[in-house]
Amino acid sequence: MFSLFYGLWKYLFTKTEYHVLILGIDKAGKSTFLEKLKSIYLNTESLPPDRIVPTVGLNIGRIEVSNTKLVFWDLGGQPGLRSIWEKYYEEAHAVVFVIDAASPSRFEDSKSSLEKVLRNEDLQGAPLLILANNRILLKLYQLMNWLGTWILRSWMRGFTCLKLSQHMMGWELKKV
Ligand SMILES: Nc1nc2c(ncn2[C@@H]2O[C@H](COP(=O)(O)OP(=O)(O)OP(=O)(O)O)[C@@H](O)[C@H]2O)c(=O)[nH]1
Ligand SMILES: [Mg+2]
Repeated sequence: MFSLFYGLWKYLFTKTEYHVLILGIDKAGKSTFLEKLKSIYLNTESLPPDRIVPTVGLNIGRIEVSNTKLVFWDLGGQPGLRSIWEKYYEEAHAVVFVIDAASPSRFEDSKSSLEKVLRNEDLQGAPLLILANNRILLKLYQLMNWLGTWILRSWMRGFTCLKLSQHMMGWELKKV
């Protein structure tokens, strides 16, 4: 009887957990994407883009959607770190592959590294999302930030443009 109730309890209340790998070459925007996801689903402040540093180890993000737990693994994309990716394939249920849509010169590198990912046996059948991140907005943000700082500095004697940058960042990151 106990095991019957225990089984029913587990069926009703245990949440299924899925592991999602976030892959892509360096500076594609993987960690920025994870930060944004966390801020949307956990209602937390995301790190400002200039505080997001290249990933060397692993960033983990956990979110819950309906009855499902999603664990995101964000790995470093620098050439010397890409060999670590495959250690996570066996336990991964899905892959998000991030591409920096504003850097055509790096498309070839992205393509060959995606092809390598797709060739791996351990990922056969896993759903894949290719996410085109638009870092061109970062350049606009930096320009506006610089312009804002310059105008405020000259007109308001050193008043920082914190408010302006926060506003720009919010606007821009919504487009990630
Ligand atoms: N504003 C803005 N900045 C971005 C965006 N995507 C990436 N960046 C910036 O680009 C830099 C690189 O982005 P990351 O998210 O660290 O890239 P990554 O793919 O995690 O890079 P690695 O960890 O080296 O593999 C960061 O410092 C961010 O400031 C974006 O959509 N908007
Ligand atoms: Mg990163």
